[in-house]
Amino acid sequence: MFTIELSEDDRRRIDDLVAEILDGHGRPDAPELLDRITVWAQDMPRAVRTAANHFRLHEPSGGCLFTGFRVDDDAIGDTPAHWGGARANGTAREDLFLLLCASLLGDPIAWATQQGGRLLHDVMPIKGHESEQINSSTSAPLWWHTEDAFHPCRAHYVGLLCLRNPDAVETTYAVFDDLDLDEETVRTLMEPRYVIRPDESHLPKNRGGQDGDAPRELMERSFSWVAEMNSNPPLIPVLFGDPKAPYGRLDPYFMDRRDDDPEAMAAFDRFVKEIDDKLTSVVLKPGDALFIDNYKSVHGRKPYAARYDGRDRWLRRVNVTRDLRSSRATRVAAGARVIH
Ligand SMILES: NC(=[NH2+])NCCC[C@H](N)C(=O)O
Ligand SMILES: O=C(O)CCC(=O)C(=O)O
Ligand SMILES: [Fe+2]
Repeated sequence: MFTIELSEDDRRRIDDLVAEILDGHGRPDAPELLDRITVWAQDMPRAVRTAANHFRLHEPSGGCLFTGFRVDDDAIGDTPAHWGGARANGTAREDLFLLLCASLLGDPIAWATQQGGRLLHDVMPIKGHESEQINSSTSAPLWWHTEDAFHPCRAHYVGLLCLRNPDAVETTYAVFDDLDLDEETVRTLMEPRYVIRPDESHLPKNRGGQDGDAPRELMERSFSWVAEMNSNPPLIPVLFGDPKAPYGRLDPYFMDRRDDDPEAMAAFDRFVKEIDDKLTSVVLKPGDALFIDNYKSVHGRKPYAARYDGRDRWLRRVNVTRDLRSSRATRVAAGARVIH
């Protein structure tokens, strides 16, 4: 893991910067603030910017961990019971830190069909979701995946800022660079012979009764597109880019077994087994911001027991793209962040 350790001085400067921005804007999701977040990020300490730039440009690792930020456990309040409730502003400092780090790597984006179209997501236990395959599950492992693997505009990075992790729950990951795959297997995996369906976090049953402020018609279009990807998914490659250091997209839990293409399935099974063998983990502690490279690695989570007492494990999540323009057809304006 590529690690950026904040020094005492970095920490102080970032705290001052965050306070200055919040003084001017009040909320981390204020539109004028988001319009300028890339500019504000230039006021992060130069050593932090230099390290993030190295990670982004040279891709030395499947993830970048910013460590050393201090979470104010009293100020953030209770871990929410659901992402859909009214939000207190208790995590404003933490949210802004996550957005500033994200903006060193690219542009934050959101999904109309996920967590009410919000830019920042909550990752915490939800009663009734215990054994699901969405991030609010607990008792079942969250099977490793590419984030939003089915989506052509999926993020280049997934940022996870830990607010609480009292039981030291492990986030799992594996990096494609570390896998032993023969050339023939890689060649097969680079061919459009695979089916990935939308994961359940985008389905209407997890809509949570909140659609943000998007017009109804647009929301219907967004959910119908997901439904179309579910009923009529295209054949796609799971590896792409340089065969010697390939990028990938896969979420085996939501992929089809194709009986009509045993060769493709055999290559896929070798790939999955390699990932299983190389899967490792990291325990995020409060203040850690982990940016998973969503092209170079997969991630998931080990099971744990929920408490439902306001002290549960809690992360904030953001999707980051290096190419905002590639999703222009599904965003309402050049500077809009929600993908429909
Ligand atoms: N294999 C899986 N469980 N894939 C789905 C991953 C979790 C999903 N992206 C969520 O936000 O909840
Ligand atoms: O809870 C974790 O550590 C990872 C959750 C996850 O995969 C996600 O929210 O995308
Ligand atoms: Fe994930």
